[in-house]
Amino acid sequence: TTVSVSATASHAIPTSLFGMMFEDISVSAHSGDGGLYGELLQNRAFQQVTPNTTDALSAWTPVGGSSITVIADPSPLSSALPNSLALTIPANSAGQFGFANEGYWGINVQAGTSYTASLYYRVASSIPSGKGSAPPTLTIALQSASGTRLASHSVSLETGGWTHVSAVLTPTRTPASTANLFTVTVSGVPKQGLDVNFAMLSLFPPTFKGRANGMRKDIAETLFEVRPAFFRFPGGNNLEGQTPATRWQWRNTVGPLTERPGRVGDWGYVNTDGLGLLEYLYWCEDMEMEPFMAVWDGYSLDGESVTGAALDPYIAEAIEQIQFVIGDPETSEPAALRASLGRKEPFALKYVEIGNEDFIGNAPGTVASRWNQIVTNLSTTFPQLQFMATSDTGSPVLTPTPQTYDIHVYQTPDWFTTNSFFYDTFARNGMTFFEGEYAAISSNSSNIFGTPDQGRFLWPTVAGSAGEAAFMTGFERNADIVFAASYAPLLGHVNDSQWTPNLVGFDAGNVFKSTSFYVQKLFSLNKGDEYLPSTLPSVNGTLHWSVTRWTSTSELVIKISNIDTSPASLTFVLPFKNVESEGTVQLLTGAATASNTPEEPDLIVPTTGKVKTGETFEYSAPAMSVSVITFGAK
Ligand SMILES: O=S(=O)(O)O[C@H]1C[C@H](O)[C@@H](O)[C@@H]1CO
Repeated sequence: TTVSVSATASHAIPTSLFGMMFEDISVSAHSGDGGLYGELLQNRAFQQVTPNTTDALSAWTPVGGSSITVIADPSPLSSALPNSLALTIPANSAGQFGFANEGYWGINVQAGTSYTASLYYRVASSIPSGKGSAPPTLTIALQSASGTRLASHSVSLETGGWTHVSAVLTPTRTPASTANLFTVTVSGVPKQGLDVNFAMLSLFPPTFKGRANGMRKDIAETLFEVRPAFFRFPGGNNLEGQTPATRWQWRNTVGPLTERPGRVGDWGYVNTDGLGLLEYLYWCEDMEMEPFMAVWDGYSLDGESVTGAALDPYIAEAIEQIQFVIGDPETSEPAALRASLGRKEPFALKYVEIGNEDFIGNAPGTVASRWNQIVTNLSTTFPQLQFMATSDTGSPVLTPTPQTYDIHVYQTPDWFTTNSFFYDTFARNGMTFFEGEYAAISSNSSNIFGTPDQGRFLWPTVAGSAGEAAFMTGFERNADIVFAASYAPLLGHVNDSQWTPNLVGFDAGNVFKSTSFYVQKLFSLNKGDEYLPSTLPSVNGTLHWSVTRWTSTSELVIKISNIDTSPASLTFVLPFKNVESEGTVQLLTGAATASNTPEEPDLIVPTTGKVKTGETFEYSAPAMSVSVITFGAK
């Protein structure tokens, strides 16, 4: 295959081209709670659970002969957190009593690392006072699987109302595994027994950039490696609610954690909402990403639409959500709330997404009227913002005409290769596109969303990642209208993700980089800033490429995806006189069905080598591979 490259760029490669989509997804141990969000305790505040049920106690177990129950506290810590864990110690008990939390499939404890433990307690029975009767002792500790105490902090119990305890625990040794426990125990119990209630318990490790209530460092640092340009949040399905009443509501996700009620998310589990709107916005700044923020648009997953006058309060809510992000504290209450939480200056915001997948079910029947009502209102209030539609492109017709559509696709590896020209035929009429969710998720074209034994991938595969790379060369060739793209979903806990594959897997102590993670990283770090047209790949071929250039350094970047089972020879013919004779090639290659897994996390990793380049040079793309060749050419 001979590839002639033009000297004249056809269009810029927008800096926003490669980013990340996020929502709290993957039941049991979630991509947010138990994943990216730093909190190490599961079910830390008994939010949205039914008191006096075993479910309400999930992740909590009694220690010693104690009995523990989640109750609707008669004098709750806050109206947002009505439940507490009641520890009942019977009369004439001796020894230690209490309870433990197992984290999310474990708690990662490292020697020398400082963990911030905190809780609220309320003594619900009398404690004899006077001489000779020392108050009981409350001990917060980290404990290894074998029962060794790794670090602890003790205080004397005080009677009265809710008392806050906070302590820094710094273990001196690293336990053998992550099967550790966070324990709360009471000793020195008076003869007549003792009842103590607990609420809003928390254990935080150091966070990314040291951000309070921030993100787990190892996951965050892994994502930072990609240098994503944007971050889409809070969903995805998890924005929509199963009903309008259970939609994601920004106000419930900001302010003190004791004021956040949490919410039953759209993936079947409770979201603490400790990762809330302000945390998302600080996260975007810490990661140098621009926020792509979604507002609820009147459609929930049960198929219910809210239209007409009934939609107005939700439009008002969306306006306040946006004001919280960019408003002036002097003139807007939500912005004043932001300032009161420590952030006076507005955040940068350009894109607001209207709903999610407004093409599902009967959304198409009402999306035109909802879009018109919402966007007419929002664009009047915020003329500087760009609104992204999530219905099918052009169907139904929306007014005002959307500036941008968010297109999603989950398909087979082959689909991505044969559809690399997906955007080439789109009209150039000023409309731009955000490929907000895409991933090769199954080998079964007749049942993409099936189970693993029906062809669904548990992990990204080399064939899937190379297919995605072919599709991504199409983003670059069409970057005059495709300004942003993100793989989805981003994160999944390896112990149990009901949605697979995910770009990055993790468990309590590890982060796993998939082959698709490496493709996202290769493209994101080697974008170039302008596209050089070249001989077009054959539409249904197995070989796809793109040529971009960094104008500042006159360095060319050639990305090649070869999904053939044999190597493909390409001859590049360049219109430049001063071409370096040697370039660098970053190569990701392996067996088509190979994946990085927890058992073999580094089975397929990119290698960096040298390649002969020149005005004309030949490169042999290995079978089933993604290559990124960079070299100077003036
Ligand atoms: O069940 S799906 O609609 O396929 O869910 C998909 C599409 C939705 O936007 C996102 O939340 C989810 C996985 O990334």
